[in-house]
Amino acid sequence: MSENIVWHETTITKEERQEKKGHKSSILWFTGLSGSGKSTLANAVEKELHKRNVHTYVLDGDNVRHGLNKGLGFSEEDRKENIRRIGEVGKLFVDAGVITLTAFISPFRQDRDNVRAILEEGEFIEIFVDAPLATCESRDPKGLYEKARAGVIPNFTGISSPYEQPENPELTINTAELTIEQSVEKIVQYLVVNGYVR
Ligand SMILES: Nc1ncnc2c1ncn2[C@@H]1O[C@H](COP(=O)(O)OS(=O)(=O)O)[C@@H](OP(=O)(O)O)[C@H]1O
Ligand SMILES: Nc1ncnc2c1ncn2[C@@H]1O[C@H](COP(=O)(O)OP(=O)(O)O)[C@@H](O)[C@H]1O
Repeated sequence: MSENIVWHETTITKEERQEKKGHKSSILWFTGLSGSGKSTLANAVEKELHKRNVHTYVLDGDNVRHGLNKGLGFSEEDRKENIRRIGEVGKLFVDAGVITLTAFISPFRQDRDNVRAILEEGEFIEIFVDAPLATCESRDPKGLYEKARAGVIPNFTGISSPYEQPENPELTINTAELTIEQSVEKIVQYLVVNGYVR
């Protein structure tokens, strides 16, 4: 089937879109345990970038699973498909010139590396939101760890399903040590120093 589908080049290029917006586009890929702070940081960084007139969009685990990825569960296979689709959607946003922030546990290294591989050099910024399991569990913002410990939720990341830490992330943010403000500052600085935004 797919051999009958031909790729069309767009008239307006990604570079022209970036030029017009005045900044580069990329994915800030937050990865980490549930409760590590992915959503909190993605939204706080977006707020800061928005203030600086950067075009941004947050793709969040819980929200995407209500729509685009409705029907996918938490088996290894479903998580893989979840991340593959987010990667493809993220790539479209990057083509549109947007700095995209994604907040998914994305526990498997290979799945994250697959997303990196479909993007161009420098477009995938992996941010390891590193907080010890004990910290995440004590935060338990949605009460899910309690349920997972009680055996009510199977395959729960960190408890009964693995989390593979990034080996060479562009950034590591330890949210047990840094405040939200310090974390945002570190991420925005990375974008400024590396020429993504002014
Ligand atoms: N079994 C299991 N394991 C982990 N997480 C679970 C599970 N069941 C439900 N939840 C809730 O779903 C959110 C994680 O979805 P993601 O799409 O980020 O997961 S994954 O990347 O496909 O692994 C996760 O959200 P965050 O807490 O924001 O990470 C949980 O609220
Ligand atoms: N330094 C920090 N960075 C991020 N979140 C923090 C920090 N300290 C405490 N928190 C709290 O931890 C919780 C993290 O939840 P959330 O952002 O939903 O995590 P995740 O998206 O990784 O599941 C929030 O209630 C947040 O207020």
